[in-house]
Amino acid sequence: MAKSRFGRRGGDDENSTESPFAVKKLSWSGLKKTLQIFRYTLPYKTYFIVGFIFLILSTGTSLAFPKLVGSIIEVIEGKSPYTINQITGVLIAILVFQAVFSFLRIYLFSRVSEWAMADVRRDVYSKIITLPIGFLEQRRVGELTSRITSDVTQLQDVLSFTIAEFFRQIATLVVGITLISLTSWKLTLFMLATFPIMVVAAMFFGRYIRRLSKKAQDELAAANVIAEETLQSVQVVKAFTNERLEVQRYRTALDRVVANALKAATFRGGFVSFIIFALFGGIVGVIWYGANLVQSGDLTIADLFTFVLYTTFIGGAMGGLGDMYAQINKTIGASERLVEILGETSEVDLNVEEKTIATVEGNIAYENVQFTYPSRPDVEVLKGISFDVAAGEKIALVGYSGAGKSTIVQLLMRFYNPQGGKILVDGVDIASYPLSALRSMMAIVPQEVMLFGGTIQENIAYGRPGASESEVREAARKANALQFIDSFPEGLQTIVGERGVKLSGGQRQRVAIARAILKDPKILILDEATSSLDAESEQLVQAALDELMKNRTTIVIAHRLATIRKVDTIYVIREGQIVESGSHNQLALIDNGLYANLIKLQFETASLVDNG
Ligand SMILES: Nc1ncnc2c1ncn2[C@@H]1O[C@H](COP(=O)(O)OP(=O)(O)OP(=O)(O)O)[C@@H](O)[C@H]1O
Repeated sequence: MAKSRFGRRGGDDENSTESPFAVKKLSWSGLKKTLQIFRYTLPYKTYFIVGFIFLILSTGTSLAFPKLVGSIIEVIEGKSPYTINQITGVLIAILVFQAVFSFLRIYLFSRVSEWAMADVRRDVYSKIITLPIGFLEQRRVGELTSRITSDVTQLQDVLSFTIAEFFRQIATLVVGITLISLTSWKLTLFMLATFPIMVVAAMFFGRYIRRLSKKAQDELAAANVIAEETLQSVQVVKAFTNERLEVQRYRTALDRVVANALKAATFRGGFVSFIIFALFGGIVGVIWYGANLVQSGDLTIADLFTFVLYTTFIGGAMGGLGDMYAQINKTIGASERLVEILGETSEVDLNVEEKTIATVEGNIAYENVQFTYPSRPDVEVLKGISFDVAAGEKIALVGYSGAGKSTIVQLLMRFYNPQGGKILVDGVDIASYPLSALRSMMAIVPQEVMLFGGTIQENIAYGRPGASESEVREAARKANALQFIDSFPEGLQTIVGERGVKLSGGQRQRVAIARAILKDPKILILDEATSSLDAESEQLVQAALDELMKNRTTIVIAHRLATIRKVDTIYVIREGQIVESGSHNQLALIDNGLYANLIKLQFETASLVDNG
């Protein structure tokens, strides 16, 4: 899996390094995918068509420019029926029209691209967020967000800018060459024989330089990662007094950036001199040959003027088309990645009204459940787990770290599907419930509580969006959270997270408990925090949990054995199997039992801490 991911990420570069045959093949299927994405513009086609008409008009007006400048020279030469003022008047009128047309074209194209790309972003985001966890786990978060950000931006550039430029350049080429060949076919042939060679050479040179600058950018990105990571974990860096080491690491990365950037700069300098030499050289050639034609009476001065102006237009258009090739390749890459994501199968359909199950009792049964994580196919994590929990009963899963406790509950929420056996809720295989209905029966209080940047109220209401303030308050009260919330000047409206108040571990847990209370689920999953709280918070959290567990089927993933004495049954998990089960008193008495050992271990640790 990882291999295909890297293959895809390398997609940008492979066009330039693989054989020409591969480029063609890739582009064809890619082109189809690009068209698929461009269907998003269809709802806005009227704006697009009107914008396109303005594009034609503005291109037409700019192409009339050299012709009119030529006409002014004709007046000077005394070969024109018009006056200088008349022609200048027309020139100014054309400039005004050109300005208005360009404005409308840019505005209309932007409207289409903004709307269409917002639609693409919305669909890609909806798709990503509804994909199964198994899929998301195999990709980096950064990779997924760059689909929504940079890939869509690439398409947006094409829609609002590249299409217009492409048309303008093609029109300039066709109209420009037609007009100059009408003026002087000899000079046109001379120009076409020399000029394009220069332009094409410049184009290739340009591409090579772009590749070099991309390398410099990648190196810079790598250096940024060092800065970002170390600043995020600045406490670790300081605690280990590794500031010097990190500065050194950053400096080495920066050295690489500079080396690459300078290499690119050397070529860029060479490129600019080359461009000046080649393009202007081409124009000098045209002027030289044209001047000879004027001298021999084959061409008028006005026509030579018009000719040279059109030649610069044509040169610009040719150069621009080279750039366009790179743009189109990038767009194809971006579209392919987007179409690929859009083609994945969501686990929930946001367009279908959610069905909730009217009456849930909360009986749970695991029948010989076997499971292997898709990302680690060689390790069987659960090897035939079977147990029953009657509605309202409380059970605890205990065992060493990595035994498979969290995996057992993740399967209940159907974050993954088991490879063997089944899990039943109220006697029905969970695979046959609509996914959102199944998950809406449950609430989880996780080990590491993640709060969203927003108010405390919003964070609690996440359990039941739309809950009123008094309901949120009541849930906070039951979760023993109201006291600390009210101690903040802004109460429930206090902002938490990066730009607000940082809550302590125990406070965050109580917010999560309030969230679960608000959701009012039949089935509750408590993934106990591994880090222990101080005695007072511990008591507050435990009391809140006791309140929450009332009348709900509860599965506790227990790390601290002291808290689970009250549960009905304890299941001891070792290497994906249940090795012991029973009440605390029964299990504690088993000679050399795993549970008895765990208790001994915790007891020893606790007394060590006490004595220390
Ligand atoms: N998303 C995943 N992908 C691949 N392997 C995983 C994944 N999550 C867990 N594992 C592996 O599955 C095994 C069981 O993990 P699990 O998290 O269920 O253990 P646990 O008993 O809950 O541990 P802890 O008490 O430390 O939370 C471990 O070996 C772990 O490395």
